[in-house]
Amino acid sequence: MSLIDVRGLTVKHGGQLALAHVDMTIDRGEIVTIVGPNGSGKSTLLRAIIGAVTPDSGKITTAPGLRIGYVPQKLSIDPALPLTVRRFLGLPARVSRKVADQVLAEAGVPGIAEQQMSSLSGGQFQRVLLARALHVRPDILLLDEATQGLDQPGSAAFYRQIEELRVARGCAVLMVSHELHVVMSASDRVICLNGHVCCEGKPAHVASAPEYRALFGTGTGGALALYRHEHDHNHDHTHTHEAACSTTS
Ligand SMILES: Nc1ncnc2c1ncn2[C@@H]1O[C@H](COP(=O)(O)OP(=O)(O)OP(=O)(O)O)[C@@H](O)[C@H]1O
Repeated sequence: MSLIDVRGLTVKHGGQLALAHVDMTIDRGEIVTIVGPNGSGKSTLLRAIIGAVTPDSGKITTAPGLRIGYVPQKLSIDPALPLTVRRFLGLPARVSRKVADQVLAEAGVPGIAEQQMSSLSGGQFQRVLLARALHVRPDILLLDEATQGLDQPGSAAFYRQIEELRVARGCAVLMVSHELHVVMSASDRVICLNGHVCCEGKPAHVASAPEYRALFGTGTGGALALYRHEHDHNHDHTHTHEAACSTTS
């Protein structure tokens, strides 16, 4: 049985369609990456999976007793609020000193438990969020652009940590990433989303798909194409993102 099985997921925000008829699965131990332009519904999909967004239609089935560790895109903490890393890890449910120290070490930031959250670098902060996701002993980690704001070496180091954790813990990983080198090197599968699933499969398969090439282009200019998401295929449903797909075709 898949860890997560999403069938026909449709989500509207205030009447606006964010996701239309999305199907996807994730199996034990897999690393699956979701790519897509801004506003294409990536966060909405992750939030629907954790139950923070209610589907308008469709179904999300999870394996019995599935434990999800969620690392959000961003989290704002008032810098004036005195809050140590250890206390933050204990919100909302208390965590033992031993477990807190262990998950911080696993997330690559040992020994920072007594530091103030406001004193952390961007990379340390994201690793504390990762540590917080780890203490539920997740079967799957959901990472929503977890390296946003980190420099290239910082984000490469973060993803190496994820890879190590996947091996050490045997957990699956579902992540949203704009970093193409990560997507193509570290993923078992890639899902290209633009309100609907444009294409999906193993990185090599997706890389040769017309939808992917339209999205990423070829060579180093490809990353820019992410924001000019073109398509040479048709869809049989109307969707607000459709215009963005076809205007530059
Ligand atoms: N709480 C909300 N209320 C109203 N509209 C929302 C809400 N959350 C998301 N949306 C809208 O739904 C669409 C999809 O947003 P979502 O954040 O899922 O996209 P995304 O692919 O994660 O974008 P980004 O890459 O910019 O993070 C966007 O048009 C967004 O404005």
